[in-house]
Amino acid sequence: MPGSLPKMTDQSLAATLELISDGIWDWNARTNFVYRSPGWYVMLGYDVDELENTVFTWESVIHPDDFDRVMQHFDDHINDKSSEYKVQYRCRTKHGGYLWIEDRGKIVERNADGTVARMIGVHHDCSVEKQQREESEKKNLSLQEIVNTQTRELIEVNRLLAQKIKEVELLATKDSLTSLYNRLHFDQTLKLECARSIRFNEPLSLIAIDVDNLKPINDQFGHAAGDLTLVKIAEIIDANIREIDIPVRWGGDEFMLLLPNTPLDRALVLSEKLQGLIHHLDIHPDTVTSASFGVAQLEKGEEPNQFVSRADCALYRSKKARVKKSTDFD
Ligand SMILES: Nc1nc2c(ncn2[C@@H]2O[C@H](COP(=O)(O)OP(=O)(O)OP(=O)(O)O)[C@@H](O)[C@H]2O)c(=O)[nH]1
Repeated sequence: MPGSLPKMTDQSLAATLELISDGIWDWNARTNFVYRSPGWYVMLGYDVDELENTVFTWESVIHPDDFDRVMQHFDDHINDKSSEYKVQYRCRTKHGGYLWIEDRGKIVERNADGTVARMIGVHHDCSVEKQQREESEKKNLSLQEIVNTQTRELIEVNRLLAQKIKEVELLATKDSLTSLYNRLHFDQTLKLECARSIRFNEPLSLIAIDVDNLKPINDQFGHAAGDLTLVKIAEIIDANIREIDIPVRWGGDEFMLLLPNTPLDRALVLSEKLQGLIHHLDIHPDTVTSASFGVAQLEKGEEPNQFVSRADCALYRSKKARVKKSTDFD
């Protein structure tokens, strides 16, 4: 049998130790003799019992970079700071390489003064487990990197998408010629503003505006001249309203102006003002630019479409009577 077993071990224990592939060590601190099982030597590639049975043998096989850490764990245990000595480190093999082992030990006997009398432990070859753990960590890390990269890309795509949506939404709500809101936006906003007016008991007024004689302008000066008339009128409307007002190109040569928190009399004042400004536009030679206006205030219990049709009817009436007056209201 290799080495000399401490006297308390019997024959069967010695045989068992020979069979175990892990390396068992048994340190007698009184004599400084260290028994090492055959497995201990085989694990590191040494011939059984090849090395001295001293603590120095152990110290000499520990990787220099792991040495302090191992000793810290060992000291903690023998000084009663930890209940168990357990540490992984690299041990030098006979052929010069290093093997990762897990070393676990326990004090089994103390002297009367509390110092260690005997400690036994096990060296377990953990190189395969460690490698597998490291590979899986590496895999997780690279997976994490992939996830991070894709997340970054996704955030950028979302940002561009949100920007595009904003642009499309803007295009969808604006009239391309005049840059006023379009009919789609008007239909959506009208419902909201009607509900708001009822909820907060605020007056809501609507001005319907129709350009007079656009057809003759088109015919005489060309379509671009007609466009210019529409643009100039839109500019006048836009320049003379509040932030909360909603100017709309309703279609063709007709505009709508939705005025939240505005009673009929104030809407009429505004329509007269716009009318005067449009009248003073000097766009085409020998041509007076003008528009007809119809004004209405939302009534109690009125549906949005009824509200619009009242403003439109007022506009129709003023159009018909425009020689006499060009604003009507309902
Ligand atoms: N240049 C131009 N003309 C337009 C546009 N949209 C509609 N029109 C023209 O506006 C005219 C509207 O015709 P009408 O409803 O008879 O209007 P009008 O000639 O202004 O006559 P009244 O409204 O009765 O004064 C048509 O000739 C349309 O072609 C546009 O975007 N640009």
